[in-house]
Amino acid sequence: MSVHVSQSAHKIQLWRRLGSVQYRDSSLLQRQHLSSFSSKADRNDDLVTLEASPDTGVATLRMHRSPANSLSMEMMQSISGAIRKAESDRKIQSLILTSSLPSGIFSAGLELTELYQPDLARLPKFWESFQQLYLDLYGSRLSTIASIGGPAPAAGCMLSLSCDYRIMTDNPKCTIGLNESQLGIVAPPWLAQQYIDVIGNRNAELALLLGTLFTPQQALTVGLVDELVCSGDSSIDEMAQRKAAEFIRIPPKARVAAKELTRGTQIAKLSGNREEDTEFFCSFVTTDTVQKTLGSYLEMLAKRKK
Ligand SMILES: CCCC/C=C\CC(=O)SCCNC(=O)CCNC(=O)[C@H](O)C(C)(C)COP(=O)(O)OP(=O)(O)OC[C@H]1O[C@@H](n2cnc3c(N)ncnc32)[C@H](O)[C@@H]1OP(=O)(O)O
Repeated sequence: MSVHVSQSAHKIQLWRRLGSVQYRDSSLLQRQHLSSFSSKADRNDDLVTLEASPDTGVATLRMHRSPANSLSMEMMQSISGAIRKAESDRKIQSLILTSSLPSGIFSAGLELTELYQPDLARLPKFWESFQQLYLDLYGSRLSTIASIGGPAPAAGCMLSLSCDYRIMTDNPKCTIGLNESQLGIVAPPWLAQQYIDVIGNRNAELALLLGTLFTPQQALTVGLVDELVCSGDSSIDEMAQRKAAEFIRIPPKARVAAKELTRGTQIAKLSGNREEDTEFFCSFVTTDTVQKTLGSYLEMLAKRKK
């Protein structure tokens, strides 16, 4: 136990050091303003749809926060709420997580306007919603399948890593991975650990350093996704349904206990460390250095579009 605590403290120290160049220099926040990226706080609840089928035992959670399913605080709370709703129905044993955006984007990760020039009163709540989403999805009693029909960078990748099985469309334009370092930020220890658990230490080490976004074929090779769907094959939804049915054939208690074996320690670790994790995130993301890099990244995204 003491080993865990000291390892986690060390990780947080590294994380903190990255952001400690100029702690909370608000002058930058005033200096830089990207008018095209105004705050995107959501006002309604129509961000996800949950469709439960008691006959099959499968529920489908569709994300549709236009334009890119980026994760605002409300979006994360909506996804968490839908997971809990599906779990409360004892007839439901499996959940398919997918996007219903016309672009096919699975999720563009955290909503960047929540991180850039953030509302300081909202920031801790935003991060707690992210932690909660991880705990709800990664620790769900349901078998969970990510049906990834489009790009899934950063926290979009976290959504899929938190599922039990990942199916992705084999389109080289659709990439997946933890690209945080390219934005001048770093994944929190619990997210990095998911990556390590799924693709192995060396693959994760390189990919985290470089902020690699894997093509579907590369993702399959490193084990980041379990299966690819080629155009012309049966649809990704059908494959997800088939996989869900396979999980459902396993007695639920055994399935849940098996999941606990591989995920229990990490879930307990974050559950016991949420305040500290939030504190570090807030101090890290508001540093001058991080804000500057995020500003440049947003500019690059806007230019790329033009
Ligand atoms: C500090 C520790 C935190 C660590 C944990 C997680 C970090 C994160 O998750 S940070 C988010 C990282 N995300 C990205 O780097 C993705 C950025 N986006 C893209 O690369 C592309 O948009 C994407 C490949 C997802 C889709 O490409 P396209 O299909 O070409 O679409 P567009 O680029 O035109 O985007 C459409 C639309 O969406 C807006 N957008 C995209 N991503 C985000 C985002 N993460 N937050 C907010 N908004 C985003 C983009 O600006 C476009 O908007 P409009 O101009 O209004 O159409």
